[in-house]
Amino acid sequence: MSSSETLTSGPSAVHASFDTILVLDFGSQYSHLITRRLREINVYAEMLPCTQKIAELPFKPKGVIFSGGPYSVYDEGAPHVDPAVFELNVPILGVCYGLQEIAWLNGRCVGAGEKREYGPASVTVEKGLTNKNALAFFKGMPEVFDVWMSHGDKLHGLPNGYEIVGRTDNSPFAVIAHKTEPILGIQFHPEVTHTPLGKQLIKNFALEICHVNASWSMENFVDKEIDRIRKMIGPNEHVIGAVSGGVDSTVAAKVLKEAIGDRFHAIMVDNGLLRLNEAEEVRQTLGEYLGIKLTVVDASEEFIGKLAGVTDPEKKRKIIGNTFIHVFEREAERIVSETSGKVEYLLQGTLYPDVIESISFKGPSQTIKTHHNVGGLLADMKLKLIEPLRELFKDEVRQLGELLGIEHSLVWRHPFPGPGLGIRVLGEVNKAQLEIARKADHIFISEIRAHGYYEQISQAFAALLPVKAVGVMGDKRTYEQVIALRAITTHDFMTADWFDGFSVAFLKKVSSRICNEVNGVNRVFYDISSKPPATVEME
Ligand SMILES: Nc1ncnc2c1ncn2[C@@H]1O[C@H](COP(=O)(O)OP(=O)(O)OP(=O)(O)O)[C@@H](O)[C@H]1O
Ligand SMILES: O=c1[nH]c(=O)c2[nH+]cn([C@@H]3O[C@H](COP(=O)(O)O)[C@@H](O)[C@H]3O)c2[nH]1
Ligand SMILES: NC(=O)CC[C@H](N)C(=O)O
Ligand SMILES: [Mg+2]
Repeated sequence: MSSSETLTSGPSAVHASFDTILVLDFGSQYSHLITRRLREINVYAEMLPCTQKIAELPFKPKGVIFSGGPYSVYDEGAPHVDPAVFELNVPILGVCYGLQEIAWLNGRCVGAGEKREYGPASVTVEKGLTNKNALAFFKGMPEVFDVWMSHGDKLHGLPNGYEIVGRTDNSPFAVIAHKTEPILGIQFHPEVTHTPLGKQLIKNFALEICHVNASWSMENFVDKEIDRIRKMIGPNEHVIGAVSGGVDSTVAAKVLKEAIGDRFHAIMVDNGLLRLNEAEEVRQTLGEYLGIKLTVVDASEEFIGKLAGVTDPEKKRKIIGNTFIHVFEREAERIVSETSGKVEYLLQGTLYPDVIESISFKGPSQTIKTHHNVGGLLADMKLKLIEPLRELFKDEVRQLGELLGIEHSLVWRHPFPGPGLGIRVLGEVNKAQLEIARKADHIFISEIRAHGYYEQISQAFAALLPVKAVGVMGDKRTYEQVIALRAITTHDFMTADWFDGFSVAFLKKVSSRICNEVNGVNRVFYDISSKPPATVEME
C-alpha cells in the first residue's frame, strides 16, 4: 500500500509529541508484537528494518529493541545493525537473535547449540544481583518465571563487559546485562503471550530503564493529528479522499472533516462491484452520522466493461486498480474546476500493518495478490498523501473511531475489499453473475446479523463459483451454479481460521433461502479452509 519513499513516518507530529521506542526488525514473525505490546502499555513504538542507517533515523528514540530473526548471526550475509546504534547512548534490549547480535558484535561468542530449544522454559534470576539495570528490568518479577523459547543458536560465553543475570537449564546466558551501560539481552521471547509475564518485562525496559513518558493514547493522538493536518493543509486548500464506507477510510475521513471541514471532498466509486444497496447506504450514513458530504461516482459501466472476458484473477485486480485511478484523476480535476481551489492532497486510510509489510527486513514477499492500490495515485496524480492512520493498528483505528463518535456499526463493519464482488464472482465477471453473488451475499449477511453472529466473525461473504452442478427443483432437473459461503475469524488477516460457530439450523436456513430466492443457484457450500493454506478471498 505504501510506496518505498514513505517507509519511515515522514513529517509527523507523533515523534515530537510522544517518546518513541524503536524496534529494529531482524525478520522474526513476532517482531510486530513487540511494537504492539509497547503500544498496549501506552508507549509509542515504531518498527524499522534492522539495516536502518542510524544517521538517517527520522527521530531520536528513547530506547531500542532488537527483535528475533530466522538467521544465525555467524552466517555470511546474516543481517547486522548499524554499529552507530550503540552511540545513540540510549538503552538497548536484544531479544533472541537480538541478544545474539549483541554478543556477536562484542566478542563473537555465539554458535550453534547442541540442542535446539522450542517451547517453554523457566528463567531463574541470579541471586544477590547488584546490576542496576538488571534490577530495574526484573522489578516486580518473581525469582523464577516461565518463558517461551525458540532458538537453535546460543551464547558460548559472555561478551566483553557483560554479566549473567538470569539463566534456564538449557541456556546459561538466558538474560545478560552490561555491567554499567543500559544494554540487556534475553534469549526468550517476551512479546508472545506464552511468556505470561513478558509484558511486565517490556514495560520495565520502557519505563524503568528508558524512562519513557507513557502517554500514547488515542485521546492524546487525535487532537495532535487533527492539528497537524490542519496546519499542513493550510487555510485554503482542498483535499480529495477515497472513501469506501469501510472502517479505515471512514475514520480517516472523519479526521479530515474535523481538520478542514467542507474543504474535504469524499469520493466513493460505485464500481458496479459493490454489495446490495451499498453506495446508497454509505452515502446516507456518512452524511447522517458524520456530516460528510459524499459524492458517489457511478463508474459501474466503465469497470464492468473493462472486465468483460477477463478470467485471470490478477488481471482482474489490475484492471480494477487502474480504473480506480482513472476515476480519481477525473474527480480531482472536477474539484479543481468547481472550487477553483488547489487540490494537493489525497486522503488514504493506510494502516500500520500495511507500512510494516513494506518495511520488514524480510524484504518484499512473493506477491500472493495484487491489492487494489489507491497509493498508485501518488505517481500519476502528483498528489501528496495524507495518511492519518499510518501509525495505527486496526484495533487502534476502531478505538479512534469510537472516540470520534462514529457510530458503532460503522466502526465494527467487516472489511470489504476494494475490488469487491469482482473477486467474489470467480472467473468472468458480468452483470448477471454479479447479481447472483450480490443476492446470495445479502441473504448470508442478513441472516448472520439476525442470528447475532456478526460481531463474532471477522469477515463473511458469499462467492459465486464458476462451475455448474446438477440438482432437482419441483421435479425438474436443474443444472446451475454453486455458491460458496465463507466466514472467518482472525486478529490481523495475515492468518485466519474458518468460523466454526454456526448452528446447523442457521446453515440450513441460509442454504434453503439462497437456493429458493436466488435464480441460477442449486447448491451451497461452506468453506472450511483456514489461511494458510487458503486466503480470505478466493481470488
Ligand atoms: N468503492 C470505493 N470508492 C472509493 N474508494 C475506495 C473504494 N473501495 C476502496 N477504496 C479506497 O481503498 C482503500 C483501501 O480499501 P480497504 O478496504 O483496505 O479499506 P477501507 O475500505 O477503508 O476499510 P476496510 O478494510 O474496513 O474495508 C480505502 O481506504 C479507500 O480509500
Ligand atoms: O482493500 C482491499 N483491496 C484488495 O485488493 C484486497 N484483497 C483482499 N483484501 C482483504 O484483505 C484481507 C486478506 O485477504 P486475503 O487473505 O484474500 O489476501 C481480507 O480482509 C480481504 O477482504 C483486500 N482489500
Ligand atoms: N527466534 C530467534 O530469534 C532465533 C535466532 C536464531 N536464528 C536461533 O536459532 O537461535
Ligand atoms: Mg474496504
